[in-house]
Amino acid sequence: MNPETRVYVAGHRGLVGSAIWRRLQAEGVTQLIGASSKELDLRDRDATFAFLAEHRPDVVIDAAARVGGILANRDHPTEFLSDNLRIQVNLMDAALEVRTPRLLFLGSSCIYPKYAEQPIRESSLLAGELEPTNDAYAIAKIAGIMQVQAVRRQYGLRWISAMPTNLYGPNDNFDPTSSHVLPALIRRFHEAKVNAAEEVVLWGSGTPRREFLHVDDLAAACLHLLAHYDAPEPVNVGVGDDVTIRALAELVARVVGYTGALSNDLSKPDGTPRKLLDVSRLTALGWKPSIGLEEGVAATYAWYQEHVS
Ligand SMILES: NC(=O)C1=CN([C@@H]2O[C@H](COP(=O)(O)OP(=O)(O)OC[C@H]3O[C@@H](n4cnc5c(N)ncnc54)[C@H](OP(=O)(O)O)[C@@H]3O)[C@@H](O)[C@H]2O)C=CC1
Ligand SMILES: C[C@H]1O[C@H](OP(=O)(O)OP(=O)(O)OC[C@H]2O[C@@H](n3cnc4c(=O)[nH]c(N)nc43)[C@H](O)[C@@H]2O)[C@@H](O)[C@@H](O)C1=O
Repeated sequence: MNPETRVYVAGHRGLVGSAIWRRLQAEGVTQLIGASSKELDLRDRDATFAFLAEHRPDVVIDAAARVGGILANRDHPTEFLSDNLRIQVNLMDAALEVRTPRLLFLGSSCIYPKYAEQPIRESSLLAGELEPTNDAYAIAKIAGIMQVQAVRRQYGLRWISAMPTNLYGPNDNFDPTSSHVLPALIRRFHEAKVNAAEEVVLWGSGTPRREFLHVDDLAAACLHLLAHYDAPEPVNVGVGDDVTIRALAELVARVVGYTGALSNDLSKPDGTPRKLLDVSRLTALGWKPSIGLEEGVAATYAWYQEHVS
């Protein structure tokens, strides 16, 4: 990207937005634009229009959203639907108003049907029923993909969408109830080690399979797409490989140094049985991830120890 390109990273303090911000800085982009949700609540339509009119970015990256793990999604569908629709509609309407030439919308692998054929191709979108624990969030994200496609068709702007798999890394949410599985397990195993607990409890059966991508790899993929991709279809972003939640837990325990027992809380939901993305579209564009799961978990645990625990 040209160093003078004006890039607005919406959600630049979050897991994804902060990684994209670091990557843009590392690539020498100097005209970075960001605002916290306190400074600019993207649910506020007038404020969002005023912000875009003032800053007139060349590129908008939408990493702002209400985000959470399986329980947060299951228990707060109203907010996951309403907040995410408002955030993305206001942001994209305001970007359209100032004719932002390039925009990247971030969705999620949960947009695909619960029982989609594995690995999941982009063409599986809307081919079956959604997973009920995150259907409200998924519908908001599907609407975002459609808005990108509508703007491309009607106004000819070069907007695109990316669908990342489950992510982890620095600046993740490590809250025990609202977080995703990987940060939740880092925290739970760390606390169990410190307190010499005999057992750590996993939510659900441990049999669901998930794919995990380090957020620094995601950031690199996003900038690669902005440089090399210009079509209406979303692009999956993943590693092309998955693990069971039980195997993930064993890996995290090993990295953290916890040697006690593991048990399962079957009252908690499993969610989608498997969610492995087909990444051939991204691979064909010349990008692949570089951070292995064990290496990424070790780096994230080091970050957790320094910044959170
Ligand atoms: N985490 C994951 O595993 C995955 C994430 N994604 C997608 O990546 C994107 C970013 O997610 P992630 O970084 O994990 O989430 P985070 O919760 O870490 O960050 C979300 C960001 O959005 C901002 N935000 C939330 N609400 C508002 C609002 N009303 N107005 C302005 N800003 C707001 C927050 O700002 P502030 O900090 O200032 O409050 C925060 O910086 C989302 O679209 C998500 O769907 C996709 C797949 C997997
Ligand atoms: C990114 C993605 O994230 C969510 O979907 P999910 O993939 O189901 O995410 P999750 O990380 O919360 O759980 C993965 C699996 O792990 C199990 N699990 C075990 N123990 C813990 C645990 O302690 N915490 C959590 N959260 N899960 C646990 C859990 O029971 C499940 O089987 C949606 O928000 C969706 O909208 C979305 O986009």
